[in-house]
Amino acid sequence: MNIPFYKMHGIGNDFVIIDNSVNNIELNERRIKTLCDRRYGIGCDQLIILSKPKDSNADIYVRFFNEGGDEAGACGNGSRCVAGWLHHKYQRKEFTLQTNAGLLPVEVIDNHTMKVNMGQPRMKWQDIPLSRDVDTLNLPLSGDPAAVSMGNPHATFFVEDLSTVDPVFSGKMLEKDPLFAEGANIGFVQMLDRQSMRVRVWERGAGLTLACGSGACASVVNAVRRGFADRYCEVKMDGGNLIIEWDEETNNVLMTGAVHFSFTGQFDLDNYPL
Ligand SMILES: N[C@H](CCC[C@H](N)C(=O)O)C(=O)O
Repeated sequence: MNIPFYKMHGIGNDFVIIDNSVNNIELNERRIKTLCDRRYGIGCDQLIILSKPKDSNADIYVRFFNEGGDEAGACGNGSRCVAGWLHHKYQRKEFTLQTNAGLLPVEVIDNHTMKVNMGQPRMKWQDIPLSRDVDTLNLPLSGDPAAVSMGNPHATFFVEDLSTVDPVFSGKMLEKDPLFAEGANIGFVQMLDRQSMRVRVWERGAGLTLACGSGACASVVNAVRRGFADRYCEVKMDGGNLIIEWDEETNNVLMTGAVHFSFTGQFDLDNYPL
């Protein structure tokens, strides 16, 4: 059975989008991993599954699956891409996404620029102690680490010079640190000034990506908590830049950035066994 899909990216963080409200395909870890595989499948950082919302206040229900097969609670760049998909389909400028991290309002700024309200940061991990002495991490830290959830767990490490950090070696080690009950996305941040930073993220279940939207949000929230940044920040990632605003009045974190359609296609479901 041929299934249509959309290939999109948000500043290089790429996604395969399937409208399951039409196809209703069954998914398991094996099929997700194969669809996301860049050799045996279509290839992407995360698979996005759209379906009819359960919440009457939402336009669509969106689920995110890492290329490793596990489900992610939130996906900022993916949410922005879904906004672009909805705009392309319905020509409206405002939508509400139902996600496992809650209802996310999205706004179309222009054909390639989307703004998503990622909601309020969850800071249950007040100044996380980490299960090991940070000195053993061999990182050129410029400030205490911090952790926050944007609907998915993020730990942020502030460093003097990002070019001296190996995000693959350090990220792989930290992602599954026993301190993080469900693993964590690991962000490495070099402050450029109070309103701009360089960020690279080793993503839980996906590895080093060109950009991570929720990671950009987490980096700004943690930088503000550490007194390094203002609430409005430009986040420079390998794949492009995002504007993050942590609104003082609503406590919501807003993310604005580019999205692009790469291509559409179809795949034969029989080639992707469960
Ligand atoms: N790329 C996504 C993050 C996916 C998070 C996922 N790696 C997890 O939390 O398991 C973003 O733009 O926010």
